[in-house]
Amino acid sequence: MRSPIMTLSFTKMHGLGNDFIVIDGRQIPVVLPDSLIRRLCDRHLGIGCDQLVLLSPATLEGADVHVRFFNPDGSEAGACGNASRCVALFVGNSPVLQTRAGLLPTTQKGEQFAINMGAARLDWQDIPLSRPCDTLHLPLENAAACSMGNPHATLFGDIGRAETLGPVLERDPLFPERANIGFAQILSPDHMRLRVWERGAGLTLACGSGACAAVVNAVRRGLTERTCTVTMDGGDLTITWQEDGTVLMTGPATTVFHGTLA
Ligand SMILES: N[C@@H](CCC[C@H](N)C(=O)O)C(=O)O
Repeated sequence: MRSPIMTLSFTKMHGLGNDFIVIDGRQIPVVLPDSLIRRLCDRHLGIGCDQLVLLSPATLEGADVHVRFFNPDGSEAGACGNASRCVALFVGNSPVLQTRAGLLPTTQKGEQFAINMGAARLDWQDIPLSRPCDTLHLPLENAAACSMGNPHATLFGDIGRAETLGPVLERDPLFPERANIGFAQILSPDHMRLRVWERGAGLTLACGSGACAAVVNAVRRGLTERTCTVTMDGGDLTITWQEDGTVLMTGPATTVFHGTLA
């Protein structure tokens, strides 16, 4: 007897070129083993993406959809800013997202989506950054770190070192959970250039949570104002570190195509 044919529908989306496979498990539960996540994310053997996003019914009051983010290496991320805007577009009606980083309210303003990414955690990694970095054997003097629900270190200065330093620092013993490593250049008090080596994904065209962390880290070092345009290889995000401690991220989201895996 032939086994039943299993199909899996997905939508390919991107936010400033940070690309995602979105799988909607709100009606029919979807279970994805690590090995399948790695294969779907693979650009040669699967569909290819920077993160796979799995939706399921919300379980908390006040939330509209439960969202999980997986990196191509199979690891799960607590937050993903660019994917959060894509989920807001996919679900519609300015949903509240239930994520590991908390409940994230979304707002649509024309073609732009604003996500309140929650409070930046400033206690994260302040002390270790002042001691020599194990792999580079020198302190990360021009660096600061914070958590946006996922770990981010930002190095201010040369953005050309992302490809070489990113993979080394991602796995430096300074960061027991590994970290996303941002390379930022301050252009003016309200404008910075940023490239991000993402944990579990590598260099991407844009990183939403990385842009939020870079602005928080820059403000703490007196480098920018609290509202700042962040220009990444894939385009611009507007980030505001609000007085209540939460970070507002505004930018576009794009649907590329719908597909079915047999
Ligand atoms: N692309 C993301 C961040 C993805 C998560 C990251 N790789 C991690 O493991 O923390 C964004 O837009 O925020």
